[in-house]
Amino acid sequence: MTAAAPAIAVEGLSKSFGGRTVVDALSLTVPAGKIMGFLGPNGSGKTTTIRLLCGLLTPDSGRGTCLGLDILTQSPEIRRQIGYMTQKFSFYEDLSIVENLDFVSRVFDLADRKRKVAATLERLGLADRRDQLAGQLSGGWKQRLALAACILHEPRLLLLDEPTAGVDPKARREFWEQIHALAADGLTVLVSTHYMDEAERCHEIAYLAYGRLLARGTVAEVIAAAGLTTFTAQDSGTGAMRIADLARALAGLPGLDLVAPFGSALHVGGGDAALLRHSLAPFLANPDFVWREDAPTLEDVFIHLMGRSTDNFAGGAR
Ligand SMILES: Nc1ncnc2c1ncn2[C@@H]1O[C@H](COP(=O)(O)OP(=O)(O)OP(=O)(O)O)[C@@H](O)[C@H]1O
Repeated sequence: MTAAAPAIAVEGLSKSFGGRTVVDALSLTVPAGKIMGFLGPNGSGKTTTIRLLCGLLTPDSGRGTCLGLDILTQSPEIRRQIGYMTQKFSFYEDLSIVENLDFVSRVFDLADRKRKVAATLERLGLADRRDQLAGQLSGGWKQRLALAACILHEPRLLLLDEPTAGVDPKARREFWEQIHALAADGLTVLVSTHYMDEAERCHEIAYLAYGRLLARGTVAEVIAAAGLTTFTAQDSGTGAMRIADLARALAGLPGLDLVAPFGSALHVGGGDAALLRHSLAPFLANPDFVWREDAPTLEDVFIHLMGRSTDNFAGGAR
């Protein structure tokens, strides 16, 4: 693989379980050395796609390469060069950090074990805690130990499936610093997440719904491509109508593709600016609310995409 070759390049990947299409003609390219965020609602096929990429599942159709290796015929070689952090990872709770990593290195029969374990402890800032029992670590340090176990064999690609689910914001931020440091060393990272702030930390994002790739690009590109016009309404505190009343009144009006409360404000938006403004006109003139036209956020775009994909797929037994 040359430096310019993508780490992942697949096209037309499909996978069904029991007649239900879970990954649907998915094509994706992940440039080498980049962090690609993988987003989408629960059950949209992110984990299944990750498993297809590393050869743990065989696609019903489609083809492609992972690290320049054929996903259909070279999955054992692919697995040797990737680190896969699954949603549920486990350790020996009564072994220390270093003992757990030593155990993993023996299972994988790694050459030069001692050096690799020491280097990984150092690389992830675990050296000072090497003798702490895994069972006594906080959620954030457990995730970091899981990441250490994934990079011990010096993979070129990391597939991280919701690595920070349930971890507090500070630990999540520190985890992302590690991910960026690994990417700066040349690793490619495909990471699934439900957190918007994490999506914004990625070089690029891919948004999946019902197994289909609906958006891809930098955060700015994905927001621009959605073509959303958005407004924010705040309660002016002077009238009888409240934000909750406004949300009820707006839901379902033509052109209102997005009606979402954010704290004390309401975000509304739509893909057809003229239709949106037409429907909003009587409410924009209502002194009960203070309105502001805003740039759409990534979350606005995802809510919009999710709503649109539900419409597109509604009624189809998929
Ligand atoms: N081995 C399997 N057999 C049958 N159905 C499966 C199997 N694996 C996944 N599915 C189904 O495929 C769909 C997609 O699941 P997948 O785990 O890929 O989604 P996801 O986007 O990773 O979701 P989440 O964000 O909740 O992790 C789900 O409806 C799931 O129940």
